[in-house]
Amino acid sequence: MIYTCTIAPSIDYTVYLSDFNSGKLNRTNEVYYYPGGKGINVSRVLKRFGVANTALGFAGGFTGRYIEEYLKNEGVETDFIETTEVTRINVKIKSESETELNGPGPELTVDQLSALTKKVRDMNEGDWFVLAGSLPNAIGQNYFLELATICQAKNIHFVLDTSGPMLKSILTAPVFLVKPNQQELGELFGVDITNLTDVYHYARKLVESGTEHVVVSMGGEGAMLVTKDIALIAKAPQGTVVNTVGAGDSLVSGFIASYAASRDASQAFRFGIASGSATAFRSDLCRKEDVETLLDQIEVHPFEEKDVTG
Ligand SMILES: Nc1ncnc2c1ncn2[C@@H]1O[C@H](COP(=O)(O)OP(=O)(O)OP(=O)(O)O)[C@@H](O)[C@H]1O
Ligand SMILES: O=P(O)(O)OC[C@@]1(O)O[C@H](CO)[C@@H](O)[C@@H]1O
Repeated sequence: MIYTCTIAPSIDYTVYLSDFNSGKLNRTNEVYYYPGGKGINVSRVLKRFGVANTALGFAGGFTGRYIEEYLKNEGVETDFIETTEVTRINVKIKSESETELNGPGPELTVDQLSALTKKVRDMNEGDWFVLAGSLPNAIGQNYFLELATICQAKNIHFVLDTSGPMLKSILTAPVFLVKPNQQELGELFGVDITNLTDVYHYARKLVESGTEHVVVSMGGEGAMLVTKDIALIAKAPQGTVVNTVGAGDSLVSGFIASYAASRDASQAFRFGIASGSATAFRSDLCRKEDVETLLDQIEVHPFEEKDVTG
């Protein structure tokens, strides 16, 4: 079974307007209320690929209920731990550029955190645990390290898609897949990454410290996959970008869905990129048919440093 976990879900209140003026009254006529948060996006896309999964995390209040109901209607199983706090609403403004206002995550009690630990302990060998989205610093890195350690002991595929100091600390544990974007990879090492040689160099460092698969996403430029045996690069397909929110999460879903079926990292990488781009080219998250249409356009090549250093 695949479990996703979103510590801080959201309703993504997504609005489109042709001209956004900060500091002025802006009226919108195209609005959407998507259930959001990175793990939840991974769950929704997996379901669209026909892959059963359960969304874990913390949710509460009217927004929490909305998210749960929406997911159930889409056929995504949920097993959220209830919070007394109302789950956040994140505002996504789509105009000439994309502006996002993300609220803070919930404050969680020791009992609530223990309830999540128990769910991870109850997972079976070979299961997947996808921890995605922001991880409040207040929880403390030891908690997430403990979850990672349980996954290691039980041979659960641990997938991590987060950013900030917490990413750094959890990466001291063995991780099956980590998907930083180029900027997050730079932040992890306190450097500014501006070229492919550096992307490769720092992804390689993560592999050397124990991560099995490192996928560095680079928005419209595509992505790079580095493992101990291979380094691959692929450009993103061409298309009209509508909404990139959830593109990275869709890449993660595509990689997992394909890898779980084929055990082939190269194939999974290609399917992941097609999934990320298919989401970027539509308002909500991608559908399987969108991804299949883009697959032919994606060429995966071995990455060699000499390709960019001359
Ligand atoms: N402008 C774009 N054109 C085509 N494909 C895109 C574009 N932006 C993103 N993608 C696709 O989605 C993948 C992930 O994108 P990105 O690097 O923006 O992830 P991210 O920063 O984690 O996104 P998010 O946090 O919004 O989910 C890319 O590797 C690419 O395949
Ligand atoms: O505040 P976080 O947890 O870092 O990110 C949350 C979020 O921006 O990420 C998803 C897209 O990846 C959205 O659905 C959601 O609003």
